[in-house]
Amino acid sequence: MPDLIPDTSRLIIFDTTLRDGEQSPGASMTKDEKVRIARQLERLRVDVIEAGFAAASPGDFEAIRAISAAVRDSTICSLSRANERDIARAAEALAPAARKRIHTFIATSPLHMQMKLRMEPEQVLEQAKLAIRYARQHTDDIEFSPEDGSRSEEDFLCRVLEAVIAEGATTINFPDTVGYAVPEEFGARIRRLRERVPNSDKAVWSVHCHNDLGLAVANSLAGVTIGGARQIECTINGLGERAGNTSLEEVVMALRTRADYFNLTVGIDTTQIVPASKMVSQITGFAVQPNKAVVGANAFAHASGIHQDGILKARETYEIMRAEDVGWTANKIVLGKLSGRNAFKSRLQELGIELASELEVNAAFARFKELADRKAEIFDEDIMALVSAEDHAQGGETYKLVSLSQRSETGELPHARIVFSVEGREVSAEASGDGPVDAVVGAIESVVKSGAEQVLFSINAISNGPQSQGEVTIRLSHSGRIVNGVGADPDIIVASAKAYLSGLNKLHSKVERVNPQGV
Ligand SMILES: CC(=O)SCCNC(=O)CCNC(=O)[C@H](O)C(C)(C)COP(=O)(O)OP(=O)(O)OC[C@H]1O[C@@H](n2cnc3c(N)ncnc32)[C@H](O)[C@@H]1OP(=O)(O)O
Ligand SMILES: CC(C)C(=O)C(=O)O
Ligand SMILES: [Mg+2]
Repeated sequence: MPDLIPDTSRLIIFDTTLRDGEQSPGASMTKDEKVRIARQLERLRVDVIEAGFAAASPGDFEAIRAISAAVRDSTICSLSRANERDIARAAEALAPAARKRIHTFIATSPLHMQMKLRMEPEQVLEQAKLAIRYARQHTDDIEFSPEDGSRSEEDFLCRVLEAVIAEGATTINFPDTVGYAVPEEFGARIRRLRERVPNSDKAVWSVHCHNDLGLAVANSLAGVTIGGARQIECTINGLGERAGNTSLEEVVMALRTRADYFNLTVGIDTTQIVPASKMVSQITGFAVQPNKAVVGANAFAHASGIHQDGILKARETYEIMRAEDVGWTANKIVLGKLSGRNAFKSRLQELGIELASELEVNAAFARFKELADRKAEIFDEDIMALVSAEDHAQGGETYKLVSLSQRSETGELPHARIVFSVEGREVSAEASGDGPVDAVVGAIESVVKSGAEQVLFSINAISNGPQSQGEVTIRLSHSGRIVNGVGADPDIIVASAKAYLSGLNKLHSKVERVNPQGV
């Protein structure tokens, strides 16, 4: 869509949290969760949302369709292999979108062509051309990626890229699929390709970098400054396959903070960055490390005396960005057990949480009051956790916690007794275990016998201080499916029980998609 950027200093921000981000093992999301994130990406004003890979599963297809219907301001995109079936599926899923893009790709490196595709280069070239022809039957907005571009031979790349632009590709996305590139080399390669491909100015050039060597953001910026790319593909919190993708918050804030150097603009509303980061972290169960640039809890914290002194005298001494510009807010209204519905609704609005009906608001408000009885102050993260729990409840819970008692004493084996409902019927079970969580899981499994393997257990304080709720993420793996169960409670053993039951509910849920890697 070259006409989207008549101004060559305007960069297109293409978010792929819902596609490449979801390729992180354990980050699979339900349709409703994806729609919530897509709405937040729209508020963030990303130009393009890659909503998924329509041909991957019925769940992915439905999520792309729902996002296409729900989002109006961003272009919605689906990935597809370079074949007619995938492209037709992408087009069908994107049908309700106000603006749609089909992104098709095929690998061009000798290694991938020979070992993975088992195709000759000439066949790959033909397949790429055919794919653009198929896609043109559905839309004029077509993106093409030569997968493993950074390990592909340049002469061959030139031939493929010239051919796909001639067929009608409007964006050429250059991927560093395995995070192998280094900045100067990567930027220079894009520059040479743009110079050598005769019709290169008919397409917008884009970069898609992976973080295997921690260079994704640096490579993306070099692709822009040295290479002349005008689209950056990125994800919230840098989520993505293996070590992740270029992180949206880092690349956008680098461009903004060093506008004097880059001299480029983006359309992003940066005040929506922290809410987006928290939402993605909360939904996927992937905690943000405290020292993560821009969105980490310590990104604007100052612990040492000299720094504190400097900050008090002039903030700029130790801060290059303002916390409020990226969405860190100091709440003026403290929510607690005496707060009313209006204050609660207004905070939901500030957090970008849209509940579909008054009934859902009431259910969330009831949970809020229940929590406020046990916890003096309710933080934004608490509200996000309880809305998320509400979302899962709407999806229909097979297993639901009723009550839990647990005993641990030095030198004694911890013991748990749990009552939970299975499709509305209450059952009780007890077990001992190596620790209290092990005892709880043992008790649940003595009834459910799911056979699921627990591949990750993580616990985070939702907010600061001993008052904080604990948020537990338990990742379960069963028959090639990986799901994250999440539970929050001021009592971390109860949070663990909720997380385990939520994982089991997800394994039972038909909307949960098969993990793409099948790991
Ligand atoms: C770098 C990236 O991020 S690429 C995107 C990765 N994302 C995904 O893989 C999404 C999730 N994937 C899936 O759900 C499945 O892999 C599907 C539905 C896409 C395909 O499933 P299957 O048909 O069972 O194929 P499977 O995954 O086993 O193998 C992939 C096939 O696609 C072929 N293929 C791989 N890439 C491409 C491409 N870009 N264009 C055409 N064919 C391709 C492979 O050569 C292989 O073909 P073969 O079956 O003839 O050997
Ligand atoms: C599909 C492509 C763009 C991709 O994700 C990659 O090569 O990393
Ligand atoms: Mg990728």
